[in-house]
Amino acid sequence: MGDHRNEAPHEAPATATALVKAAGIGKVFVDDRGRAREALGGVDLEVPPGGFLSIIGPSGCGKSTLLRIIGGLSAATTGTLEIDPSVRSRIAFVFQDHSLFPWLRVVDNAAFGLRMAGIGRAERRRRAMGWLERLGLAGVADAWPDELSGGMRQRLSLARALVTDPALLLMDEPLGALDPQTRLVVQQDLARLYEETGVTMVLVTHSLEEAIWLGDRVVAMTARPGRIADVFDVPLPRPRDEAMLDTEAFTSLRHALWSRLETEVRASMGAPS
Ligand SMILES: Nc1ncnc2c1ncn2[C@@H]1O[C@H](COP(=O)(O)OP(=O)(O)OP(=O)(O)O)[C@@H](O)[C@H]1O
Repeated sequence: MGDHRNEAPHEAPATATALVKAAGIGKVFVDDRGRAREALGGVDLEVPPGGFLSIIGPSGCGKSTLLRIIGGLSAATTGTLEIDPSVRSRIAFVFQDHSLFPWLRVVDNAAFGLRMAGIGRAERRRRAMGWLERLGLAGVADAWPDELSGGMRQRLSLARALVTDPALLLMDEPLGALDPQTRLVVQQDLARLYEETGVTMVLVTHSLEEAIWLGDRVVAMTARPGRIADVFDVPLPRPRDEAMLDTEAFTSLRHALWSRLETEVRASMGAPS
């Protein structure tokens, strides 16, 4: 199967305050035998500057596809995508599988984006070390990625993305492969990084708790073909802390979100894959 790019959407600079404005974004994949699969069925979404947007939805509803389209890694089949010109060249990604380079030491993995930008070796190392220190990885700067735990590798992925000074950080299930305790710790790291840097972040996750606890706003998607089912504002103050998981505000939002999602999850389980 491959991208169906015949009707690439009109791409124009965003005129309003949103960093990204997606209107009616549709995506159809066509396989080798010409069979079409509609992944996205018309997504309308705005990413406000400085916000933390969580995206949640049933498996296979098109979350990753949407994130890839926003980040310019894939073209939409239909719809309009407006991206603020100041953001276009400053988008960074973090994926679940780390995508680290096993042949580069930790510090050189962290500095990779700077090397691509043509920044000199000493300056690369200085900036990369700054982020490694913030993420508690300075002590393993000269280790190889294979020598790190899963949590450390995912922190390194965050460092590698943030060292490039992105305006928009797109994350696709970045914590999905971590054990529950490590996941909690890296969630805290991520909340702190967001609160300290103010970088606009978009997170795709399967975890309701993670979506709420990290986000300012949670977007719930329908079963495939994905559309926006509902948008929930998160009424928790910042900085976020663990105790908020036990608050009435958190549990009632979790309940409302699951009430909306359950139908979609059931629909996706009943649909052919
Ligand atoms: N490159 C591709 N070629 C063909 N079909 C694809 C491709 N990428 C995704 N799809 C299909 O599009 C649909 C949406 O996939 P996508 O990975 O975006 O969903 P998702 O919500 O991120 O899934 P999950 O929650 O399981 O990670 C799925 O049916 C998937 O099989």
